[in-house]
Amino acid sequence: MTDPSVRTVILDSSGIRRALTRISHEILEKNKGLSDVVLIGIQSGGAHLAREISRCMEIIEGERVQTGSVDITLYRDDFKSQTPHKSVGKTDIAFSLEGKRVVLVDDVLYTGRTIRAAMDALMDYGRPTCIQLAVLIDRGHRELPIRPDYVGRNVPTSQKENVEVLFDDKLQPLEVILEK
Ligand SMILES: O=P(O)(O)OC[C@H]1O[C@H](OP(=O)(O)OP(=O)(O)O)[C@H](O)[C@@H]1O
Ligand SMILES: O=c1cc[nH]c(=O)[nH]1
Repeated sequence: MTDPSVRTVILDSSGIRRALTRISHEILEKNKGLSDVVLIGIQSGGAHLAREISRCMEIIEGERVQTGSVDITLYRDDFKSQTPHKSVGKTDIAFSLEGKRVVLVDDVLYTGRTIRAAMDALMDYGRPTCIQLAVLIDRGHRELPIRPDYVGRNVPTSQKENVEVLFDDKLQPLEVILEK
């Protein structure tokens, strides 16, 4: 008989909220405020987290930060080999990225391939001044030279494990789980 998989909660909703609040402060500190800063969340978990960070930054600064989302399906390096194709989701960036300080947001950073694809997708929207990366969880095992600027929690994992960020029906972050 195989072992039943073990599911551990690494962060609960309060822990996630605290991490996102800290990341919001760090983004504001590094960029000396929110002038020219825009947030782009990767569909789907990263997009929900980008909206949370945006709310947090508005509470801190009293101003709104422009926020959008990107779907990376068409930019995946394995897109042609995927059968059947994952359905293409929505990219929603209603402003130019020319001259902007873009903060890409994702829920989990693993090989780095999603971030490479997202950066490729963003290039259609103008030439940003810089792109920074915020992730809730960095689980290691990078296959590309990509490192995050803002991290909620570093979680050492084995490649057999799985880390997932769960959201409730209002798309509020609920918990982060590690499955062995
Ligand atoms: O660094 P990487 O190896 O690219 O992995 C990280 C990505 O993997 C997960 O997404 P997944 O592809 O499972 O799609 P999902 O967001 O629809 O769950 C996660 O949400 C990240 O976006
Ligand atoms: O481009 C990508 C993105 C995520 N995962 C991959 O294997 N390739």
